Amino acid sequence: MSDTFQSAYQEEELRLRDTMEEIDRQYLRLVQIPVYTGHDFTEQVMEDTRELRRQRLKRALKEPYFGRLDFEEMGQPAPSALYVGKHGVDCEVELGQADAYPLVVDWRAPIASLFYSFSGGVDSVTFKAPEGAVEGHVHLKRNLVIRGQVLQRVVDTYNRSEGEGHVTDEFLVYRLGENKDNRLRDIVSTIQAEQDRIIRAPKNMALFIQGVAGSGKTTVALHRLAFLLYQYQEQIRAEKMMIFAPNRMFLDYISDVLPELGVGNIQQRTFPEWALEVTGLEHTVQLASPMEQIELWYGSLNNRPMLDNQASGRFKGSLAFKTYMDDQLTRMEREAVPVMDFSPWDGAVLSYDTISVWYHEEYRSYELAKRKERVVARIQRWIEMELKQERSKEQHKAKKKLSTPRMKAYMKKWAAFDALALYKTLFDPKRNVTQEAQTVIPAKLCKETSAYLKKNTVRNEDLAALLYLHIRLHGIPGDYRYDHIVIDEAQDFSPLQIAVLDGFARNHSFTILGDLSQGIHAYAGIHDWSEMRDLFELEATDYFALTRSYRSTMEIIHFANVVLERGVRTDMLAIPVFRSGQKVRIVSEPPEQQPDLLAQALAQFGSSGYNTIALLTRTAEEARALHARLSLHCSDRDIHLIDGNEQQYEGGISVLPIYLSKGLEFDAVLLMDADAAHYPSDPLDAKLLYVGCTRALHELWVLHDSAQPLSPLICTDDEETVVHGL
Ligand SMILES: Nc1ncnc2c1ncn2[C@@H]1O[C@H](COP(=O)(O)OP(=O)(O)OP(=O)(O)O)[C@@H](O)[C@H]1O
Repeated sequence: MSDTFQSAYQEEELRLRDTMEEIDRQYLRLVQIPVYTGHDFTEQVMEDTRELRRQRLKRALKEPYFGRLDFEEMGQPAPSALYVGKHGVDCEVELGQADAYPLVVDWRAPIASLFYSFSGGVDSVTFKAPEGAVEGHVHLKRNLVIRGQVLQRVVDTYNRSEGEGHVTDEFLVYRLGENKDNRLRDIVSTIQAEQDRIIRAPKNMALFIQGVAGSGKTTVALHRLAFLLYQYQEQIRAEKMMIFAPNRMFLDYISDVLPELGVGNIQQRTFPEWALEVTGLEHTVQLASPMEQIELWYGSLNNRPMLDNQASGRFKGSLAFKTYMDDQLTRMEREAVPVMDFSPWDGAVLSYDTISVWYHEEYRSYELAKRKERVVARIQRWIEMELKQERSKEQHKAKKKLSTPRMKAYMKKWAAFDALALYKTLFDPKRNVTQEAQTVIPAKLCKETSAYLKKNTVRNEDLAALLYLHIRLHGIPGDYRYDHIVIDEAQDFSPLQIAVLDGFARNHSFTILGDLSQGIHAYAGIHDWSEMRDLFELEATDYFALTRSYRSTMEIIHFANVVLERGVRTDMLAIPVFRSGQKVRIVSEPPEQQPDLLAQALAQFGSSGYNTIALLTRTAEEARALHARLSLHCSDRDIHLIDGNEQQYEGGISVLPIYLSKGLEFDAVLLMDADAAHYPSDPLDAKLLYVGCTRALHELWVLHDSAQPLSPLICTDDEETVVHGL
């Protein structure tokens, strides 16, 4: 241990002790105040504030801060040391003394942005404070690891006095080298400058993030939510924020990050379950299993449909389909009022023209179904008025009795304004829209969808359109307006989905993130971000590209990049952080030796201390078969099968098809059946293989049957990257 290091360590230990004492003192003072349970509103608000502080201080006690930045503001005589933590803590001062000063600066505070954005190589730096830009010099950037109140590590990544030009990646590489458990974690101590820019971007716009695999998109989006809640605390609420993620298991996987950042109550859903709830269709229709589509596109290579704009998911998610629905809604609106006068009894007539004026002019600002409700209520009122003029009790009674069935019969002539019914007519060959529909909707798709709808079954690809029709007919209930919406794996969303969701997001406030190279559902998703970005005014949107990958070692990233280059021919390749590890191992074995080989691999990974290991197959069927074989052969191990209906991600050893591994990561990955039959040189297969390879943090083994040729997507001859055999 060098003297400099020792003195830095001692200095930080002292500082830590003082900070802990202060936090402890504040915490004890707060817990001694009895909890208010009465009905006085002001007291309740004060109690809520105290409770929030109690919780923050309790969390801060475990790990008060993780970084130190020595900043010398222009005009000040000397630098001051700022300690950056997950929760800001002020040093309390006695009444009448100077203002409270920050003991720990919240990582989201403007000045803390310097801790992340400063990369060295410049003399002066600036950060945006509420009062305006503040300029100064950074003298020191120091990372500190504190666990269980004990200082474990001190790493200076920049020290001006030692003449170091740039901030080093040393601490980042140390953090990335750690093994993972079954949960995504916060990254507050090592947020990178390009990620920080996204986290702190303004709220009122649709922010698009294209990021290579492992570039931290999901993590960054979650940190952005925490930032927005801090920055715009007067304007937004956690329970009015929404995260859309691909499945329940993924939501479980990311579920620790927000609580770690002190944020709770943000809504987290999958789009299908949410859309069914909003449309009220959850008990009316059945949702077809997404496996049907996956099977269609990945089951047998010979039967794969053409991936063009006529593919059913692409078509139903297109703006052309939206325009078609708009035309049908306009027609419906035009024909909504039955062409007839209404007469509740002989002698009383409400003319078609009058009802038309109510519907088409007076109530035109309402959605179609609401207009109808208003018109009906007004007709009822008109009947009441007419009845009031009848003096004879008997006549009054007789007229009233007559009016009920006549009103009923009249209302039957009105359109039903039901999203599902309308949607069915769009695809029904017997309905009057057919002629038009035939020119717009591909015939095969029409027939196929109609067959599903007859069984009251909808597919994921139908939901955006159903939701669109529903809100055009009924509007958006207030409960479903969000202050901000995050969409993860957005490359699998369609332009129509985003167009519909825009109605639910106040001020177009979105964070939309994904990776086109991982677009394994490109049969329903986008092929270019412009398909979504063009929905917004230029000034209401921004675009960021993340190209550095933090998850995997250099060897794994170089290996995965070749898969993309060969199969997708993209220039969006990942740049690794300089973290070298084991070479990617390519193992070819006859099938009968596979169980022994896998047992050996699992034992080896176990002795390397890996917590999470995945065996990735191409299909769910293969995952089930492999799981059965392996469970027999390695009966002493707990091996989880993931095949699509899981609510939770358990960690440990998992067997799963690649498409379900999206978004997850594992210390080591065994990629099964990497032969040419499973992964030919087609963009969809290349994307699938790419997703599989990039799930690995530290080690990747690629296995294939020795009787089969290896996939042409796989790099075999780069000695820096791959090694053959065991
Ligand atoms: N700045 C960082 N510091 C430390 N770790 C980071 C950083 N950025 C990302 N990571 C880590 O990299 C891994 C990948 O992050 P994440 O899952 O958010 O990436 P992603 O872009 O959503 O990945 P993918 O698209 O491949 O699913 C995680 O383990 C995350 O903790």
